This record gives sequence, C-alpha cells and structure tokens, in this order.
Amino acid sequence: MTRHRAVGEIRVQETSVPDTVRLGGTLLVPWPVRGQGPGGSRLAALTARLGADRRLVRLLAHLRRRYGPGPLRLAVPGRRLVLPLLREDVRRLLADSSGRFTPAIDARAKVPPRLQAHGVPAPAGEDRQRRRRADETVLDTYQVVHRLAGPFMVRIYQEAAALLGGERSAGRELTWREFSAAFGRLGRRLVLGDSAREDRMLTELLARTATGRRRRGGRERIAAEVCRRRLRGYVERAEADSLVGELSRLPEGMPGDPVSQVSRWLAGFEATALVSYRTLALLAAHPGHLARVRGELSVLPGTALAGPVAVPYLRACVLEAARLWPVARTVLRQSRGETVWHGRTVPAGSVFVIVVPFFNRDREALAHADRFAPEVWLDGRAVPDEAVVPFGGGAGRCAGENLALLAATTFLAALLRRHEPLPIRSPRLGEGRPVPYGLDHFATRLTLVAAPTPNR
Ligand code: HEM
Repeated sequence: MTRHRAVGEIRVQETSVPDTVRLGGTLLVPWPVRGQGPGGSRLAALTARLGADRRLVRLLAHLRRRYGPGPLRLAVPGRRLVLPLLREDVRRLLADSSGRFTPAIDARAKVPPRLQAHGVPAPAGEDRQRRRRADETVLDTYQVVHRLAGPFMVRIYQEAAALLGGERSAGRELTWREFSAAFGRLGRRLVLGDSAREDRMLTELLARTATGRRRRGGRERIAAEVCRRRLRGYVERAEADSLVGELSRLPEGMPGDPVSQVSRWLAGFEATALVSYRTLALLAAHPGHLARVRGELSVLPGTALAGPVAVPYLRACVLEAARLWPVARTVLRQSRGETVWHGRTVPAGSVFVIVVPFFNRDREALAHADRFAPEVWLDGRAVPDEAVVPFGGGAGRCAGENLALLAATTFLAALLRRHEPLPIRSPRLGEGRPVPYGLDHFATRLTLVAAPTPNR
C-alpha cells in the first residue's frame, strides 16, 4: 500500500517496504562500473548478463504506474534517497544552474560508492568547484580534440598495434581480458605517463581499494595506503605529455586531493575500455553498421590518425554503446533546499538518484529504445533529449567525455582499419534483434580477421 510521510506541513510519497527491498536488490547489485583491474569483476559481469538492468527498468516502470509521476522517496531509514520517474524531472535536475541541485554529494548522505561517478566518491570536505575547474582544465572538457591529442593518439595507436600483434591477422581470438589489459596500459600512460605502462599492480590495487571501501578490513586499508603512495609518486613526477603533467602546471595549483582525482580519471579509462569493447561486439553483430564504419575509415589518408572528428559514425557507435549499456548506472544530484515536484515537497538534502538505463531505454519515449541506432547521435534525435544521459549532464556532466571519445574512437579505428571483428560468442546480439539489457563482457568473444585494407 502507498504510504505518505509528513515533512513539515506537506506530504511526500514513499515506497512501501516490499518495493524498497525490491529496489535495493536491483539497484545495489555488483555492477561493471569500471573494468576493475585487468580482468574486471566477473560477478558484476554476471549480474549484467542475468538482466539486472532489465529488472530495474521494469521495476521503475511499475513504480511509476503504481505511485504516479513521483519523484519517489525510498523508505530507507537514515537516507534521503529520491527517484525521479519522469524525463522532464531529469531535465530539471540536470539543467539546473542555480546550485539548487548539486553534483557534490554530502558524505553524510551515505550514498554507496558504486552509485557515484566512476565508483570514486569525493573525499570529505572537498572544494568541489576548485576540483571541477582542475578537471575541466586538465581534461580539456569543452574541446572535442584534447590539446595533447597528438602524443595521446600515437600512444593509442601503439597499444592497438600491440594488441593486434603478429598472429592476430590469422584470426586469433580476442577476449575481454586481453582488451582490458591493453586499455589498462593505455589509460595508465595517458593519465600517469609512459613509466606507468607496466604498473598493473596499481590497477589491481585500485580495484581492491574500490572493494575495500565497502569491506574496510585491515588488508584493504593497507592496500589503499600503498595505492595512494604509488599514485602520489606519479603525481609528483608529473611526466610530460600526461594528465598528471598537466595537473602540475595548473596556474592555481593542484586541488586538495589530486590522488582521488587521478583515480577517478583512471576509472574513467576503465569505463572507456568497457564501452569500446561493447562497441566492437555491437559492430561484429551488425555487419551493415560495420560496413559504414569501414567506409568512413576508407576515406582517411593512409597514415592519418583517426580522431573523433574524422570518424563521426564510429563516434556515434561508441555513444550508442554507452546509451544501451550505461557504465554509470546512476547519476546523482543533492538538493540544497526544499523543492516542490508535481505538488509534493521533497526535503532539503535529498539525494536524487537518476537511474540511467530507465531513461536511456525508455520505450514510451524512444522509438529506438532497444535498437542499436547510432544514427540518433547524428541526426539530432539524441542530442536535444537531455534525459538520455550516458555521460550525465549539466554542472556535473562527465568532465572526461571528449577525451573518452577520442580514446575510444582512435583505438577502435586503429583496430578496424585493417581488421574486421567477427563474433565467436556474443550472447544474444544480432542484426534485427532487440539489444539485451546486459552484456557479459567476459562471455563476449570476438575474432579480428584481416580485411582488405580500406586505405586508398
Ligand atoms: C565512456 C566512458 C565514460 C563514461 C560513460 C562516463 C560517464 C560519466 C558519468 C555518467 C559521470 C557522472 C556525470 C553527472 O553526474 O552528471 C561521470 C563523471 C566524471 N567523469 Fe566520466 N565517463 C567516462 C569516461 C571518463 C574519462 C576517460 C574520464 C577522465 C579521464 C572521466 C572523468 C570524469 C570525471 C572527472 C567526472 C566527475 C565530474 C564532476 O564531478 O564534476 N570520465 N562520467
């Protein structure tokens, strides 16, 4: 039965206990937020495969029918979590420029790290505005092509070539493990410098630390400390042509906690690896789209490095993979004051949890909801629709979006220029079939076979 709770003089709608339990069970499952180390978390991949997102999307649709337009407060004692259920409400939250809905989530709200951006919560007492300014400057947030694109693209091509290796042209299998290891080397080089290329230990420590935030055991605390020291070493060395190098050159000095900032960037590249691999799986299962990508690559001059500007269709494919299987399942905003929604009042300090797949795959609003439809990113159908939010939006929008797209498109272009992906095992993917809600990247195996070179 629907319950109401008084807040001052006004009532706000709350989920029933069974609905809260159901929501908790689908929202808080382990989730592939990041690759989590060279192999990534198998459990998270499995929950994706078993359709956790499908259940979540259906549950939210059911709640919207049952409780009305919302937003809906979760009946979790000590937490003020609120779910927006309408696209217009998502737009309102993300378009806000008054600071009423902030992406700076108060640590006292106790939001689990796995719901936060890249699974890396902001350190307590962080000066968010200063950190965001640093992110924007170093990551060149508003430039499609990063100022270090030249040296970055050379490294991207090197790592793609290393992944292809000699035998690859004979059609050897490509697995997620290999792909994520290659992308891990790349992410460490771009963020920390070439000296970090082989530092797999760091990636493993970061993955353990992410788990340790939940377990807080003695070992995890030690791992977290070792990890911090290692990261601090790279930040202090500030290699040229790396993001930490750029961080050290900020005119206003480094922000409060560069180590947490740098771990979020590394996590961002792990997310980029996942999205890139999934793009490859989609292309392998959709020969028509693949042909269009290869057509795009064929008109590039022989030695040109393909950045996102040169390959708009491939870029759209990457965005589409990010829409269909969001690596960030939730986008959060916290209200700084009491707010009114469809006649109901939500108290100050509430954390609005935007469930990304619910809006990215909204069958009522999007004709292409469950289809691989890269064209929507080119013909204007996706762009003005702010409720399709693989990279979030507004003041908290992913500061690394353009860099992620540069890395993903260049890496994929390097693989696809002379090779064609064929599916060995891509569970339930195929032309004319609805795209499943979850893709187990471990179970997705491809082969890259030599293709006639498209270069003129
Ligand atoms: C395909 C890959 C990626 C996806 C899908 C993605 C998605 C997201 C999302 C949804 C958010 C939260 C946005 C919001 O609250 O509105 C976010 C935040 C963020 N991302 Fe990414 N991201 C990716 C790659 C990256 C990369 C490569 C970097 C950095 C090198 C990065 C840096 C950040 C930062 C710094 C934030 C926090 C922004 C803030 O708090 O203001 N991301 N990302």
